[in-house]
Amino acid sequence: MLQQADSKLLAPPPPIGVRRHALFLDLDGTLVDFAAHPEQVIASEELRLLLANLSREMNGAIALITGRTIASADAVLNGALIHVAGIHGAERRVLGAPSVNASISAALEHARALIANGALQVDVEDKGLALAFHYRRKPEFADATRRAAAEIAHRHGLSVLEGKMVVELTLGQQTKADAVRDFMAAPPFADREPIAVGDDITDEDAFGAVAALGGQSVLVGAPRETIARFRLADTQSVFDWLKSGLAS
Ligand SMILES: O=P(O)(O)OC[C@H]1O[C@H](O[C@H]2O[C@H](CO)[C@@H](O)[C@H](O)[C@H]2O)[C@H](O)[C@@H](O)[C@@H]1O
Repeated sequence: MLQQADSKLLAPPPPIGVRRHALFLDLDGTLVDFAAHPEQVIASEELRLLLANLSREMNGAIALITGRTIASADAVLNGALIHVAGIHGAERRVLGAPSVNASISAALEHARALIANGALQVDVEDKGLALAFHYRRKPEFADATRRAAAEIAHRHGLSVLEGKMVVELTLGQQTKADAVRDFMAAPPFADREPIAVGDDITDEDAFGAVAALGGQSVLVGAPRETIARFRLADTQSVFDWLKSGLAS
């Protein structure tokens, strides 16, 4: 069992070794700042170039592991990274995972009925293999959203995942840890030391997986309970750390 560290005391991570490390990066809250709606987020050209250049220097050993779909992540980064796992580990570009699921479709219909009668007031993101109920534009509906999500999940045999101003319904089968392990089993990741970087609770799964493989983790954002060994304050600090890796 991993010890939880006090993230107030966590130091910034050591420099990236382009020939030694493999990087597993989260997207929202780690590489890009939050916006009112997921589709409003677009990475800067500077960030896209940095990721593409760093990936080249690292022989491709950078993967994005995001809660978004791969298509949504590609739109944000304009395809700057080839290796992407989507929907918190449920979607892989290489595995050609199915993009729809009957339980999720039924849950979507259920959610639409609740929205139509005013019982649910959220922006719904349909990811095919998961649903996200975003209440960032109406934070006063946080508790009502949690209750509705629990009801829908129970009815359709789904799992509930809490994120930042979002409650997600998932199949509960794969996590970011599975994505890390799968990437690390093959080139160009295998034989490198993994570093996972993320801000959200679902990133703790990736942190646990890299720890088990002898790697390190970096919490992004305000101090909170975490198993990460290192911390960076915000997306700008992540950008600066990645950029210094490129210069190494
Ligand atoms: O694992 P991540 O890459 O961090 O993805 C987590 C979720 O990110 C997105 O939602 C979050 O960002 C939105 C855009 O800034 C914001 O409006 C929302 O409140 C955040 O929760 C994405 O839409 C979700 O699908 C991801 O699961």
